[in-house]
Amino acid sequence: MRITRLFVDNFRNLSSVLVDFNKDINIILGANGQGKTNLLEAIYYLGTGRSHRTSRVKELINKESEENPAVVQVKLKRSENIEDKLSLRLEAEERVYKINDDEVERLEHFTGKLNVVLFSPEDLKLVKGSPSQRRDFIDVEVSQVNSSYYRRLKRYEKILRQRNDLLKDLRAGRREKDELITVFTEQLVELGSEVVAKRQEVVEKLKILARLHQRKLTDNEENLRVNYELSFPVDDDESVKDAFKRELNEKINKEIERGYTLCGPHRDDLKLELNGEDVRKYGSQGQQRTVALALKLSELEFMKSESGEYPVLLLDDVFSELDSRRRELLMEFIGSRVQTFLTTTDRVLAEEVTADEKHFYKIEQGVISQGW
Ligand SMILES: Nc1ncnc2c1ncn2[C@@H]1O[C@H](COP(=O)(O)OP(=O)(O)OP(=O)(O)O)[C@@H](O)[C@H]1O
Repeated sequence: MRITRLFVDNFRNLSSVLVDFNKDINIILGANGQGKTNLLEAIYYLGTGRSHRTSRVKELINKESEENPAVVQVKLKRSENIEDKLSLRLEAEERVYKINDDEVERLEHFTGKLNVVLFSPEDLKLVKGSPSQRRDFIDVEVSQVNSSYYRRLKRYEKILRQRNDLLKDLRAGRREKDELITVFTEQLVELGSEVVAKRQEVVEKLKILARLHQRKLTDNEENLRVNYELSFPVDDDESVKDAFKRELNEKINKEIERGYTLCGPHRDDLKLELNGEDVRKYGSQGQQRTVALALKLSELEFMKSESGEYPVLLLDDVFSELDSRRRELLMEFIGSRVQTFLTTTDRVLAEEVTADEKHFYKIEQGVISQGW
């Protein structure tokens, strides 16, 4: 899929921005603080219904014009020349999504229309970062191509919050232990085992792709193994659901003591091994970055295999963080297959980008113009 036109208004420092984009590589050059990330964030928000930088919608609205909504609109071209217009109006208390001028009632009916993969310097820390960063990596990816997964995950998170509140009340003696904890535990097990099953299914596909990419990126030197790591043990003849339930029941007194739920998909992780060794502990910084890149490229491939089309790729200032060999391999992969938005502060690096079709844009104080 390709974005042919973008309109952004009142979104952070971007006002009345209207740009036509190239179908392949779009290079956006600008000094620090001019609005490069804001532009990618606007596209990312339209695709995923969330920002990668904040959970507070208010921050996204131009602070000099807070009484007006932020607006993001794209014209999108899919394979077989199908065109769609997607739009989002963002107010402090309300979000309105439209597809071809028709309002969409639920976000889950909207996500999946514009698939995006964002790669920022933060993602280069995917390997070394916290388990929640790796869980997010899986969740954002799956949610875009599977709206029922997003719904289930949100319900799981809600029950988890309610169960944690109850555990805190029990710890503080504000409540007596009764059947409510059993009700919450059962709901948590039901939803949690569904979340785990989907994540495991995705990781099974992802691990094959990631292994191939890692080999390509390292001239066949490195074998990457990706595994989904549960936060509770599962016996040989046991299902994930039964094991999760057993563990919660066994740990209930400890959970009341601590005041929160000790295991479940909210504590799971991705295990990453290079040539048999834990990359998180033993990998060099360069190896960790290559693994992050391999995972991101796998994400692109995975989304293509699920939706039939490559998503739009947003490269936020990562070019300067990769060495020339990795930059070359990344561009080789992108080719003319993936529409890419690449931001940079570095004119020399931008000029080095190898692509048949590339367009240049300049951004200054939120104003974007074509050419340099
Ligand atoms: N809600 C808002 N309203 C108005 N301006 C905002 C808002 N939020 C952020 N900004 C402005 O946006 C600018 C930062 O933009 P952005 O993060 O896109 O920079 P950038 O071009 O990616 O820079 P860098 O290269 O440093 O990452 C800052 O000048 C900031 O003041």
